[in-house]
Amino acid sequence: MTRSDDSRYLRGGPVAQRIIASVREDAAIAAAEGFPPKLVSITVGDTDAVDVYVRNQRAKAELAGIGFEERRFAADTTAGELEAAIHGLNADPRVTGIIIQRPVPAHIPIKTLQAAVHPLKDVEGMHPASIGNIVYNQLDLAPCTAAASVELLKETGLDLKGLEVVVVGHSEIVGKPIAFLLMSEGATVTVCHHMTRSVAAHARRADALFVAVGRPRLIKAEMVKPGACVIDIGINSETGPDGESRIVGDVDTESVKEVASWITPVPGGVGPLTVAILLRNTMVALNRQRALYRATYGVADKLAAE
Ligand SMILES: NC(=O)C1=CN([C@@H]2O[C@H](COP(=O)(O)OP(=O)(O)OC[C@H]3O[C@@H](n4cnc5c(N)ncnc54)[C@H](OP(=O)(O)O)[C@@H]3O)[C@@H](O)[C@H]2O)C=CC1
Ligand SMILES: Nc1nc(=O)c2c([nH]1)NC[C@@H]1CN(c3ccc(C(=O)N[C@@H](CCC(=O)O)C(=O)O)cc3)C=[N+]21
Repeated sequence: MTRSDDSRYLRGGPVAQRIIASVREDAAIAAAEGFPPKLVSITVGDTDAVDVYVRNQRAKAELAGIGFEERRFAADTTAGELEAAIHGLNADPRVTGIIIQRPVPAHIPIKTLQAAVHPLKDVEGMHPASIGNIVYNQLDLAPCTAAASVELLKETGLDLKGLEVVVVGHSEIVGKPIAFLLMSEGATVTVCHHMTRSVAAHARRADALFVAVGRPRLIKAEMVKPGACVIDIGINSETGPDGESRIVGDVDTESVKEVASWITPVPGGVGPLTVAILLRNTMVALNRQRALYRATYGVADKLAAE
């Protein structure tokens, strides 16, 4: 092995810091101009992975100078009550962005909630109109985890054009948008899921392997092509040998890092960058809202100036 362990790790932290520093500057300017950005998170019920995410959203939003409010709802809240809350946030000019944490309890139709968020406040890009933009190669506001995963692949310097990429997991929020983003960049993309006959046979062909399933150690060294880049998106809570709860991904990092040229650690890989991109998306949303405001009222401003 010519490369040290450390250079194999593709860390999200440094990229996240760069993004947050730039968001912080933009947020300060917008606030001074009378448009302070504010993000509202909606959680229904309790999930470990959501708790980690929301905790980090709050911390990083504060660092970036973006207001953050968490609205927590009990697991037995009705879909109607949640839709009403979302409509209230859509109508509130102080709210820039709304994120609905997944999963929600089974009795709530998640797609209805995602479609209730006004597209201009859809900081996660999960409204049907927003997710459709990705198919049209309009990529400036993509689902945060998918965007973070692709951005980490770009950090390797590999040329995405013609790259053989395999995505394991095809959820609406992670696997599918990753596949579309990569197609837009010219990669050749194979998507695997629970009906795929041999995930291993596909995975072994990949120059870049993305894994978003939610199963600790699903991907082992023998499923990875030597020299590949492995992006581990899984966030799973388990109890370690010391009895403490810890976060692990979907990849058996210890064995895979001996085979792969790059691997994202968990924690410290995709997660921190996901949070940073959510904040960047909040600024994209704010700028779109301001553009609409100018288009609507700008003429009056011009008349007043004449
Ligand atoms: N780091 C981050 O920012 C984020 C991390 N996550 C984490 O990523 C993981 C996946 O999340 P998410 O996409 O929301 O999860 P979902 O449960 O929605 O999707 C899991 C996907 O994995 C597929 N799958 C299940 N079993 C297998 C298998 N044995 N082989 C191949 N594919 C399989 C499923 O296929 P099928 O539908 O056909 O059953 C499905 O497409 C979780 O650990 C989650 O916590 C999620 C979001 C953000
Ligand atoms: N609508 C929606 N969008 C999501 O993107 C979404 C979601 N729902 N539900 C939950 C999952 C999970 N998720 C995480 C994102 C970042 C970290 C994160 O910041 N992790 C850090 C910190 C770990 C720690 O603090 O221990 C890390 O991996 O290093 C974790 C988990 C987003 N998800």
